[in-house]
Parts: sequence; C-alpha cells; structure tokens
Amino acid sequence: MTTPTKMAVVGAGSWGTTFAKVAADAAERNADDGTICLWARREAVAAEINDSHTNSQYLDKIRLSQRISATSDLREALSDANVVVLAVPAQTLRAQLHEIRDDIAPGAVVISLMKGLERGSDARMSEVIGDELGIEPAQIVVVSGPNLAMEIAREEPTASVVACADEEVATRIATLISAPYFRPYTNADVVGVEIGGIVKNVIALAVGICDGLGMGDNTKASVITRGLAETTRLAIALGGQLETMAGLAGLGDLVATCSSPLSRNRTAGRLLGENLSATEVGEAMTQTAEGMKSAHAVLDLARRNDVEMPIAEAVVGVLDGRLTIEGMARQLLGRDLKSETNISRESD
Ligand SMILES: NC(=O)c1ccc[n+]([C@@H]2O[C@H](COP(=O)([O-])OP(=O)(O)OC[C@H]3O[C@@H](n4cnc5c(N)ncnc54)[C@H](O)[C@@H]3O)[C@@H](O)[C@H]2O)c1
Ligand SMILES: O=P(O)(O)OC[C@H](O)CO
Repeated sequence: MTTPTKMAVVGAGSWGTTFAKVAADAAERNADDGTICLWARREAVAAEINDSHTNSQYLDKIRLSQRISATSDLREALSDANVVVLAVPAQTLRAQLHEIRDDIAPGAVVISLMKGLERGSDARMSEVIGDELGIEPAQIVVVSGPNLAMEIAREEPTASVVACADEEVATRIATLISAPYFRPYTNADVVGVEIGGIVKNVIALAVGICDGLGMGDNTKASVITRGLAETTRLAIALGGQLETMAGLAGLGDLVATCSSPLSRNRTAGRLLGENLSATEVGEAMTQTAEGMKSAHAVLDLARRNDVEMPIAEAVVGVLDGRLTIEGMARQLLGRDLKSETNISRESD
C-alpha cells in the first residue's frame, strides 16, 4: 500500500491557490486519499478558504475543493507533509526556507512554482532550495509552463512541465497533478525549464512597454522571437537543452505571458511604457511581477557567462531610469547587423 499524499502549499496567492485546486481535482480523478493544506500569511484568507472554499482576493468566483484546508500556521501546514510546494515571491524564498528548514520532513519532495532569480546570488529557485534545505536534486521539482493562474482556475485546458533530475520523481509528481483540465509533461532539464520561466518575465516587460507605447504586432512578435533567442543562449550556456526552449516552458510560456492581459509582467511593462517609473509601477501592482526584480539578476548571470542579452539589458536600463523608453528602441535597433540563425553566445 502506498502512503497517501499529504501536500503542503506554502503561499495562498494566485498560483499557490490554483495549484492546490489542480492537485485536489487530480486526487479526485485518481480517487486517492490525498489531502492539501494551504498556508496563507493572513488569517482572514485561511478562514475564507476553510469556511467558504473560496479565496476571493486572488481567485474571484472560483470554488475550491473540500479536500483543501488552510491555515496561517506554517508549522501546522508542514506537519507530516510528504510533498511541499513553494509559491511565494522569489526574493523572499531564502528567508522563508531558513525559518522552516527543520519543519520539512526528511524525504519530502519539494516543488518550486516560482519564476524568479535571486538578486545578489543569481541563484535559481531550485538552487536556493538545495542550498537552504541541503536536499538532493532528486527531491527538488520545478513546475513551469504557460500557466496563467486564472485560466487554470477556470479549468481552461492547459499543459505544463514537471522537471526533475530524477525522472521517476517527475513522473510521480506529474501523476499527482494530472487533473481533467491540466496535462503535465515531464522533463529532466531543470535548468532549461527554470530559465524559460524566469526570462520570459523580463521579455514580457519589454512587450508590455511596446503595448504602453501603442506599438503593433510586428514589433511585439519581433521582441518575443528575439527574446526567445536570448533566453535560449542563456539556457544553453548554463547547460539547458535547445528542445526545452522550443517547448512549453520556453516558447509556450513566453507566448502566453507576452500575449495575455492577465500577465502581471506584461501589465507592469505596459505601465512603464506609459511613462511610469519602476517605483510607481511597483506601487501600482497588487500581485507579484517577478521580472521587475529578477531582470537585474538575469543580466548579471548573462554577463558572468559571456552571454549577450540586449533586450534584458534594455529593460534593466529602463527599470533603473538610465534609459528612456524611446531610447530603448533606438538602442535595440542600432545594434550591428547579425545572422538570425547563429545562437552562439555573442550573436544577436
Ligand atoms: N499567478 C500566476 O499565474 C503564476 C503562474 C505560474 C507561476 N507563477 C509564479 O508563482 C510565484 C508566486 O506567484 P503568485 O502569482 O502566486 O503571486 P501572488 O502575488 O498572487 O501571491 C504571492 C503569495 O506570497 C505571499 N507573500 C508575499 N510576500 C511574502 C513574504 N515576504 N513571505 C512569505 N510570503 C509572502 C502572499 O501573501 C501571497 O500569498 C511567482 O514566482 C510567480 O512568478 C505565477
Ligand atoms: O502573471 P505573470 O506575468 O506572472 O505570468 C504568470 C505565469 O507565469 C504565466 O505562465
């Protein structure tokens, strides 16, 4: 007999709550005894999930399964959990893990849902998890793909990627989250899957800036396509696979994020394009737009690996107030002419 899954989801924002719903609906479909406990920072959010089975601040009009319970006591959520899912803003993860490292059961599989790079260390979230918890890569899973939370919460059919160095673990987690409207594929390329999710947020800021300036689809398609080229260069330099970048966690997520009005990163970019400063955009956003903070770490990581990322560089220039949005276009279009198909580190 296999042990029933006891899943703890740390972070009851848009994606943490939606992922809990996916896992609960998958457990229903698999007719297993799995339970899901969501940790919410605010007691009122936990109480609403327990009493009304809704989380109206993040997922308006979405009904959650009765298999999902919630608590604002993190230790209670983690107690005996054999799968721990992390869905907090990337820049807060290390401090959060430091606090709870002794409360995570040895042998638990830890899943990262986050799409950010840590400022200062340039570490991917799977690296932060490995550092802070001292666990093996076979216990660390990354879930990423074209996964706008609200669309999935509405049960619109969506595919995703479950990445883990250990393919058996990836397959086990994919089974656990395979809901009638959510189809996960496995991939052993953790680096490529994470880099795809991180960098698309920075490219979505650039596409949002185009929107804010009132530019059309040629411009945005050009940014998306060349954005994929620079994302691919970085992923490959770090050991990722080309095929991953052409898949759901690369091209798929880039297209979804850059096209959707639901994307927080694209929205933040649009506000930058409407001439708000990065500080003003930060104040206007009520949910996490990871690209606003990760862009600097992406550029730093690229420079340390001799990878050219002109779009990320221009976005960082705008965020830092060193480059105007009009200057951004001039800078990108003024670059030396190159071959499109060479994806070596220097070429763009
Ligand atoms: N929303 C999506 O569609 C989506 C999809 C895929 C991946 N992601 C990624 O998931 C991660 C979480 O995003 P989200 O959309 O759930 O964000 P969100 O802003 O909706 O929610 C963030 C959650 O983290 C909590 N939080 C905020 N500051 C914290 C702190 N200092 N310590 C602990 N908890 C804190 C908030 O209370 C909230 O519960 C991000 O990395 C994002 O890129 C989001
Ligand atoms: O709303 P965004 O910009 O954080 O994007 C959400 C997801 O990452 C899309 O896959």
